[in-house]
Amino acid sequence: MKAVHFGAGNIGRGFIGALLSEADYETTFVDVNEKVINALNTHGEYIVELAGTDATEKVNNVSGLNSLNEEDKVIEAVSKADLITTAVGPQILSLVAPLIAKGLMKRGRPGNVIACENMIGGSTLLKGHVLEEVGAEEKPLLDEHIGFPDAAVDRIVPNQVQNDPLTVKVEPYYEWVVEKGAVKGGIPEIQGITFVDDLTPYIERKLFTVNTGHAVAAYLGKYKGYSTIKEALEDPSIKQRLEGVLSETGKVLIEKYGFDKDQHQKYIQTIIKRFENPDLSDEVTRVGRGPIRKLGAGDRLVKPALEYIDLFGEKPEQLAHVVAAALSYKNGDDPEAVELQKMVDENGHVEAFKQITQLEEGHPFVQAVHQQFENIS
Ligand SMILES: NC(=O)c1ccc[n+]([C@@H]2O[C@H](COP(=O)([O-])OP(=O)(O)OC[C@H]3O[C@@H](n4cnc5c(N)ncnc54)[C@H](O)[C@@H]3O)[C@@H](O)[C@H]2O)c1
Ligand SMILES: O=P(O)(O)OC[C@@H](O)[C@@H](O)[C@H](O)[C@H](O)CO
Repeated sequence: MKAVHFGAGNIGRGFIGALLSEADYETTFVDVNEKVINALNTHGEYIVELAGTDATEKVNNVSGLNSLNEEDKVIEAVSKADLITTAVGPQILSLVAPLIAKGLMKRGRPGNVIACENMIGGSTLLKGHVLEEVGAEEKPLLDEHIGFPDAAVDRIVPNQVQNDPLTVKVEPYYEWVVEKGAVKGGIPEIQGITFVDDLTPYIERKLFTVNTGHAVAAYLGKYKGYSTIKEALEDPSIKQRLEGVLSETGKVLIEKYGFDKDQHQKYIQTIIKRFENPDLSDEVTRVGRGPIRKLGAGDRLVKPALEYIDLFGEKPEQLAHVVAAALSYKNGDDPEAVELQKMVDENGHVEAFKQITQLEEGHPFVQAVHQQFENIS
């Protein structure tokens, strides 16, 4: 079996590549990082270290291609692949879509494309970009034969500090859930993927607990001068805020999906323990990266806040506090953080928030966020 995976970064090598290798796939990684691509082609294998244990996994049968200057080879690889996956970041999906579209149009059999990005509807978004690249006559063919099942992917893989460009240290925990009904052809036999009829509860539970919680630690942690998620959570006021926020998102999730209250509380506690893992060092700047994306109306902070207001008719003050911290996030190395602070400098925090979310001045959540700037703590 052959797979093409776009994005040989932390989660690509540390999770998707590892599971594909265990399932005996021969995987071609497509990236723009020459150092990683060369190392993949030189060694054909790499090591995944499970943090806090002595266990390592060897990932073999891997190679690399550059999406910028080896386009024909990428298209050829896509045309022959049994499975295509991505973990490049939501904003990069439109850039890889033309190559995926050209490859898919060359193949004469069903196949599946799974975007493993932290967002609701990642594969559906990618499908939209791919369809923009093909002619009107080809669209129905592609629609009929190529599946774009949405997915939820969970494993914390921090930025790597090893000298070796391929070895990757990950937490032992993982979850990969894929929408079954959208798969075309046979269900891929990959141990570690759970296929479900309705992905929505899984992706929302993951995004609004793991990623919302992570954002609390990252934005309040950075605001208070901490470097890592673990350090941030050693501050009792941040830990308390994290619990407050996850109680608000938990209330929404339980109401929407009928999750058992005690089970959900256990899920929250497991996640907090994962954030506090002493064997992983995860920078607040990695977790807080892309603040404009994270402040978007459909993402981890604002979507559950809006749903909280709709469901309970009250303002989620804890989420509003974290949004205020996110709007104050500064990092000169992160282009979105630089752009955010430019918006804030020009028009103020609340205007920047309205611009990003398209919420009106009088919206209760805009008012709730406004009230939080006085005392971010
Ligand atoms: N790291 C995690 O803990 C984690 C967990 C779950 C999901 N995710 C999601 O996975 C995605 C990737 O995250 P990451 O942490 O691995 O980031 P990363 O920066 O480590 O990896 C992204 C990779 O994409 C490559 N890339 C950029 N532009 C490209 C292009 N045009 N063509 C091909 N490759 C390109 C980069 O060079 C990099 O190697 C994100 O959507 C993230 O939300 C990450
Ligand atoms: O990848 P992002 O930028 O959407 O979010 C940062 C982290 O919260 C994220 O990468 C988590 O580590 C991951 O989602 C855990 O499964």
